[in-house]
Amino acid sequence: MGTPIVVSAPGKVLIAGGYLVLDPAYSGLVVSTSSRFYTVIRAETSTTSRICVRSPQFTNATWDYNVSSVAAQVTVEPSPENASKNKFVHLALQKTITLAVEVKGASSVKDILSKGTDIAIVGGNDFYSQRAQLEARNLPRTLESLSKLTPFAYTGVELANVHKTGLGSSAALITSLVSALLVYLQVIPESSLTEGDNQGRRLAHNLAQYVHCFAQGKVGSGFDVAAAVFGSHLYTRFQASVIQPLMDDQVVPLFPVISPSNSEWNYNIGDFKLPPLTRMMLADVDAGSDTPSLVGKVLKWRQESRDTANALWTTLDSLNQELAKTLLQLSELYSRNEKAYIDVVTHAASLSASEWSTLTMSKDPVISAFVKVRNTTESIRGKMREMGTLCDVPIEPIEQTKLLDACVSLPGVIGGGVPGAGGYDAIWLLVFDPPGSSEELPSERVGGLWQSYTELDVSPLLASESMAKGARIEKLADIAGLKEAVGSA
Ligand SMILES: Nc1ncnc2c1ncn2[C@@H]1O[C@H](COP(=O)(O)OP(=O)(O)O)[C@@H](O)[C@H]1O
Ligand SMILES: C[C@@](O)(CCOP(=O)(O)OP(=O)(O)O)CC(=O)O
Repeated sequence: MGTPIVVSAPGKVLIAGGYLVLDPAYSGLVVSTSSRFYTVIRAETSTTSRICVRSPQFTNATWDYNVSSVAAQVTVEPSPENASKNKFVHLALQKTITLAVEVKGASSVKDILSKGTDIAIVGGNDFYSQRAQLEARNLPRTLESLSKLTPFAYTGVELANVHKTGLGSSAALITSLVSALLVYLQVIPESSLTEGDNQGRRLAHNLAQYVHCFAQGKVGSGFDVAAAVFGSHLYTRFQASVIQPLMDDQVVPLFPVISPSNSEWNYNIGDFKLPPLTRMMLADVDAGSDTPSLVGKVLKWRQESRDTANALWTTLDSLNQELAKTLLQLSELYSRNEKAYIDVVTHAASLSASEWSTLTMSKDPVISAFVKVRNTTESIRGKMREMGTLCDVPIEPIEQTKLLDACVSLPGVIGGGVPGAGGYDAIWLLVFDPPGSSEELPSERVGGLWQSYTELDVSPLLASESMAKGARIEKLADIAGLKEAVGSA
């Protein structure tokens, strides 16, 4: 058996721009997470072109597919013996193979698939709640305990019953699977996923967006797939009409629509990353909310109260843009004068935001920029709460307001908010992460607060920002626990 193709894709956190990002007139700030989905593809040595897809973290999660062809039409059919269905996986296989046949020709694709294919898919523990695993091992809900869990741990349940944490498992799964298949079927070279923005990566993006929309039965904003493909960025959505011709499953060629040269793909991936020596922290607050129903109510309010909504969205958008600009500016200030930047971070890390002005360097551009990040995140929270009240939707419900207020008043916490659509789902924070500090780190202070917090059931996630830009080729042996998790074919 040859070397497997391994492709990973990160999860996402929409730190600003929830709801607005659904409209191409506005943008969203999306951070990709160090927690990733991995797809491992290996050729088998059988005599049939069967494709076996396995998700070893779940029970009853092996899906066999038979590949058949009539002339240039290749069809992927789930085996009747499968214990469960997986629409997302099935569509990813069918659409990617169809596209590969269009681009490379049926004989090339049939040849690659002729001896059978084994595909294993796993997601980092952060994608699924680890509350039960921690309880079973009598471990407190801390980052330290999470780091002790087996990577890609077995969840003990069927996929349909797993408790998701909101990092965008289906988008990361589809992106890693579609991208790995495109490489395996030689539609794009491996370099597409080792280098930054390029045509191969864009092809993977367009196809993953289409498959994800098709599997979900609706065209969302797509920020989650864009983060899985490109990493952290400032996202402006594509117009839904680009994939409309393919949404009703009419048999039309995919490539003319999916191709990166189709100018109707008008999404924009703007530069964005979190500043050096800061750390994003995430916690799941376990109450959960139904994003589509929140979205429905907010959009209905926008229809009915056009003027109020447009005024609010214009203000929110300028705050979101300000936040993106200031965070980026901090990276620039770091590269211009590393020492001055490190000094600010080291000092401010032990002070609450109200004390930052007492720093001798308070007029410093770095401290001013952090003050602006703080004020802007607080204003965004205020406007999101206002929108929630106007639409009667719990975007930042009072319980989360209390939790966030307690977090952002801790020394070393820069700001935070509710990610994405909000609701009783999760919170994000940005904290200082000073180098070589002997004092308690801001992340440890936050961890302590979360552990002792009683009004909400707060459970931390291990993820921080992914520094690697989006989907990428991996080596099986380089990822701790991956070889063991995917087992042998
Ligand atoms: N680890 C996995 N292995 C295989 N399929 C998965 C896995 N995780 C998610 N999926 C697929 O994604 C679907 C979940 O989609 P959805 O509930 O929309 O998730 P999300 O809220 O993460 O977008 C599942 O029904 C399944 O088809
Ligand atoms: C409202 C939104 O703009 C953002 C929702 O972001 P979430 O991160 O809350 O999404 P889920 O993954 O569905 O939980 C809808 C969208 O952009 O599609």
